[in-house]
Amino acid sequence: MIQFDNVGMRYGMGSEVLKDISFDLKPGSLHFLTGASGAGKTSLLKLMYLAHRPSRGTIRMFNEDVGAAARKDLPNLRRKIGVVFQDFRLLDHLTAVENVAMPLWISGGMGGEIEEHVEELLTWVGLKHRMKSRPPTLSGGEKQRVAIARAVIKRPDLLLADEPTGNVDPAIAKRIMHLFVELNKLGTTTVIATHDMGLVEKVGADRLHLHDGRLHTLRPGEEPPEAAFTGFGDSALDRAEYGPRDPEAMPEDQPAGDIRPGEGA
Ligand SMILES: Nc1ncnc2c1ncn2[C@@H]1O[C@H](COP(=O)(O)OP(=O)(O)OP(=O)(O)O)[C@@H](O)[C@H]1O
Repeated sequence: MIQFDNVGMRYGMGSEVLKDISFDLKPGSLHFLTGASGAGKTSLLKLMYLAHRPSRGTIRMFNEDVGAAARKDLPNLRRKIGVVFQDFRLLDHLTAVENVAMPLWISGGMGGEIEEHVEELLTWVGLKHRMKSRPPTLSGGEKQRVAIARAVIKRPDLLLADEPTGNVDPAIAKRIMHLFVELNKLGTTTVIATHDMGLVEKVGADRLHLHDGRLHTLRPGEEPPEAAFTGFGDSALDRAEYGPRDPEAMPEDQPAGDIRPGEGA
């Protein structure tokens, strides 16, 4: 479904923010995308949404070399993708219902059936009372839920979500995750960028983990390479801070009283 082969990405003339990225996501898989702030999660999602071109390497999606796709072909490819960006990208002059119905209207749907379907989804994400509200009057968490409903309404082939539970309370976060997992079970390939490690552990899916612009694929429970703690190394700094690890190694002329805790306090 998505194959990256030695992909690099840069903004303008800057240095690469993503380097040598290679992976192959199977159709119908669910992956979390993790990494520290600034590690490149949003940038990777932008490549997958075809909103940014790679500076090198090959990207194949939906059996096409999309990295080289003509600009005129991009809207058609993007229609297969549901996306939740951190800035939501809602249309301010439309109500919540109209924003969510938009992908269905674009693909030719109309009538009361759409409205019923949209209302059911907005009720599920806890927005029954905000159906007719426009984005400027909604809170951040409410806008996020409208964006999520819009992303999933058409059961896309691919769902990309950037911090989809970042602005909502735990009960709503659980509902949103339930929605994503159910959609994934119906066949939608799903990539969710998140800092919420509780969520990652609970769902137990594989991770695409970014560190310094490079990608590591992790199985559930596997720690990323940068998590290995090396702080108790035998460096001069450690010895100064904690004292020697082996008491026998203590220099004979060092008075023991200097390092014994509690005495004389
Ligand atoms: N439009 C841009 N122009 C130039 N540099 C950018 C742009 N957007 C992001 N960057 C840089 O690219 C790097 C990766 O940013 P990105 O937003 O992809 O990280 P992230 O992992 O999504 O971070 P966060 O968890 O904070 O959302 C960062 O160093 C960032 O400063």
